[in-house]
Amino acid sequence: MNQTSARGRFITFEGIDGAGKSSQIEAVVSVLRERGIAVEQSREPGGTPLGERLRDLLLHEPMHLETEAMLMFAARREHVARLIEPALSAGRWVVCDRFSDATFAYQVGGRGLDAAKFDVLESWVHPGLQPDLTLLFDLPPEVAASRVRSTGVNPDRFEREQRDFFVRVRDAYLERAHRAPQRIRIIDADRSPEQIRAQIEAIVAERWFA
Ligand SMILES: Nc1ncnc2c1ncn2[C@@H]1O[C@H](COP(=O)(O)OP(=O)(O)O)[C@@H](O)[C@H]1O
Ligand SMILES: Cc1cn([C@H]2C[C@H](O)[C@@H](COP(=O)(O)OP(=O)(O)O)O2)c(=O)[nH]c1=O
Repeated sequence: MNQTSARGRFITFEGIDGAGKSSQIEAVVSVLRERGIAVEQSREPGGTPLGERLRDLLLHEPMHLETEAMLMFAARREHVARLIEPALSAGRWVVCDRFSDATFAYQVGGRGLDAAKFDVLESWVHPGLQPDLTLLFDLPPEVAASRVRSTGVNPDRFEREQRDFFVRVRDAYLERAHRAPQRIRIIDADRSPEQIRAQIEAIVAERWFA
């Protein structure tokens, strides 16, 4: 890409654990690539070598809740500097499994930490950067939990949380979506993968390829 390329678009996927984001991300990335768009697929926490090491700690190591919150933003700082900003500036699109909305949902909604502290961290770590589009996979926590159980994979620190925790996370996501309806689109994730995929493809097409 040369320096006159248009800036890339930043798309994020959000939702409680087991909402079904992972397979749909692959589908969106394929659709964009079929249109000839250069796409970086990434995830948080993670997305860089250091970020992936922090992810391992975050998912498995017991820690103070504020340590957890700050490590999420430390991994994000690295991710923004090394992957997200360089890609967007070069005209590549970034499709990412979670970003700062997850911190507001999990650390503020779920853990009960003070939102004001995260407004400060957000404006420190990624001033002026927000996703162009966020797809929020919404579904009842019990449906998501049964999906997580059915994978048979050992649950991590977050997946071991109880229903009440995920009720709070879900409510925090929905409240954030209602405050930013243009950016955050709510997807009813308690449907078949085919129905969800069709809706997401329609949203992306309507926004950028109409
Ligand atoms: N729409 C769906 N209906 C039923 N099961 C689903 C659906 N989407 C995903 N799953 C299954 O639920 C589990 C969790 O899905 P996954 O995509 O890993 O969720 P997430 O990445 O949001 O945690 C997987 O076993 C997946 O096959
Ligand atoms: C990015 C982020 C993730 N998380 C949590 C949510 C997830 O439980 C976990 C890992 O994310 P993820 O890999 O998306 O989990 P899953 O595929 O099971 O949905 O990290 C936070 O608590 N805060 C954050 O800021």
